Amino acid sequence: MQGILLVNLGSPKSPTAKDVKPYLGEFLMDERVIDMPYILRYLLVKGIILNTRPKKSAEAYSKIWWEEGSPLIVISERQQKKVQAKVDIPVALAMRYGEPSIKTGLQELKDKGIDDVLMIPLYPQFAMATTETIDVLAEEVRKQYFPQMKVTSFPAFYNKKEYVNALAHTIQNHLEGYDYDHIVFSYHGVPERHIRKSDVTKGHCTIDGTCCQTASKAHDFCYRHQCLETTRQVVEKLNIPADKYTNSFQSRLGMDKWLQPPTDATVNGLAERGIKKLAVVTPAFVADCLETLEEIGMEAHDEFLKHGGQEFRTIPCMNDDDMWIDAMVTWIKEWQNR
Ligand SMILES: C=CC1=C(C)c2cc3[nH]c(cc4nc(cc5[nH]c(cc1n2)c(C)c5CCC(=O)O)C(CCC(=O)O)=C4C)c(C)c3C=C
Ligand SMILES: [Fe+2]
Ligand SMILES: [Fe+2]
Repeated sequence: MQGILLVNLGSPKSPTAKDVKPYLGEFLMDERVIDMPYILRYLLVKGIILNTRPKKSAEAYSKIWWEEGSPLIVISERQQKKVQAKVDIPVALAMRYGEPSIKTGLQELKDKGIDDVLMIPLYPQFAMATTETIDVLAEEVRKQYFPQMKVTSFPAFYNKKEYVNALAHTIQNHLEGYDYDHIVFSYHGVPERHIRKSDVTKGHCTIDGTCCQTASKAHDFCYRHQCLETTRQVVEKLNIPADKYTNSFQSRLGMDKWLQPPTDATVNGLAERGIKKLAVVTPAFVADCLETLEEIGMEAHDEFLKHGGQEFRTIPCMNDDDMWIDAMVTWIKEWQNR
């Protein structure tokens, strides 16, 4: 019998340092997030980051927390319920870090008699820290606890027409009546090293500006290519001219070189260049979360105004918009009828 598992990143249980600490510990000890040898990662995460970051992160989380809980979790639950209402097989929800875990989600499906699962990692663009880490953990959990189950992972959907159409529709909706000067496509960043590690050709991804526009097998697993391609398809659909948009990468952590250009410098630079009305969209997230509501909606917003900008509009994620729900429903029905 068939069933669906939607998987997103996860959130702490509450916006307190006490609950943020174990969540960040699990997240940052993932070798596909901080890709250092175990001992070094342990010393960095447990010895340094977890001593200072939980308090700072908890303060940020408390600014965006909803009465019902973490926006990321609450929105993911809404997505799950809406998808469930439109398909005739069970749909469960899981998180890569924290609760409900992938094991809990698969158990919920098993209890309903499911042995054939389509797992949809809720990340449009492939990265070690997105689709890959979910695939690897789900396979470990399946092997250990549910060896009779078949779990098929839905690949990154950065260029699938249903995602691009739903994203373009959300952008258009939220730009209505806003005579913006410029729009920034801000993707979550990753260290450049992650792109090289995922390069199956072992050489294509030089990250020198043009590799991502030159056709290559590497692009099936190149986060940078997939981000740029999502933007290319959306701006083509919405007829946004080349001088009216910029790609950037947010949320840098640590000393490594991350994908360029950074969102904060990009937004501030646009204000300094005389852009007055800015819009920012965050296509790497399908649900609003700390990174969209606080880092963009509050921090980047304030900085834009401080640097001379006049109006800043954060375009919400697709969240539980019907077109996005229908995109997932289409993929599920295609899989059911394969
Ligand atoms: C080395 C660190 C990190 C990598 C690599 C990374 C990749 C990555 N993350 C997301 C999506 C989300 N990240 C979120 C929060 C968050 N991310 C990091 C670090 C890395 N992410 C940290 C430390 C945090 C926690 C908050 C903080 O302390 O700043 C979130 C928000 C979760 C929420 O509860 O709202 C999301 C979503 C992607 C897509 C990605 C790679 C492409
Ligand atoms: Fe992150
Ligand atoms: Fe590339």
